Amino acid sequence: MDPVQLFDQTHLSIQDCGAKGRGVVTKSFIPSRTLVDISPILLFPTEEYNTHGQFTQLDHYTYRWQGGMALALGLGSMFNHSKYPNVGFQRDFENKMIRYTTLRDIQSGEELCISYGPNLWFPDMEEEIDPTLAGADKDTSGSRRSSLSSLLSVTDGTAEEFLARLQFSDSEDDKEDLQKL
Ligand SMILES: C[S@@+](CC[C@H](N)C(=O)[O-])C[C@H]1O[C@@H](n2cnc3c(N)ncnc32)[C@H](O)[C@@H]1O
Repeated sequence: MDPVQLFDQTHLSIQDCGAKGRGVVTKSFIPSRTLVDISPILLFPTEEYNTHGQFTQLDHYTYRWQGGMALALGLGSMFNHSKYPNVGFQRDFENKMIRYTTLRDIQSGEELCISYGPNLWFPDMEEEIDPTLAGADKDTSGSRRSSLSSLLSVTDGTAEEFLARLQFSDSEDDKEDLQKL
């Protein structure tokens, strides 16, 4: 494995995000396409996950992975879910890590959220906490909306590919694997 350089994250903090529990919040502006975290993962082989892991707290934190389920060691376990994620993730199976990159500009004080995909295992509290998001998927002008279709209208071809890859993570081929974190 190649050595991986870590970086300064002093602008990020873990905070109480109300009904969502703890979450990751930035103290300063972060431009779109910034790498914000590289989380190494701990792999639980499928059998161990099936017999033990899925019955524990770990089940709230694991990502699907080749050969089992992975626990992200680092901020990767602290990102809450949003239907309008401002952070995308890519799994690096070879190096056993997940990279998290901003999908749009993020303002100081905003929470950094990823999308867990369509099948949540908890009631989504996002719109209760921030009612301005209610109906945002119908509002194409909303500045907080970061769904791919709105981003595509303002980005060039290269950026489109980049954002498409990061929207839910990984590649189109992997969509089956994205039902849960
Ligand atoms: C990977 S953890 C995220 C960190 C977690 N908030 C904590 O305090 O440990 C996933 C859990 O966070 C909570 N969560 C994440 N996004 C949420 C959302 N949009 N609405 C409600 N709960 C959420 C759920 O309990 C979920 O099982």
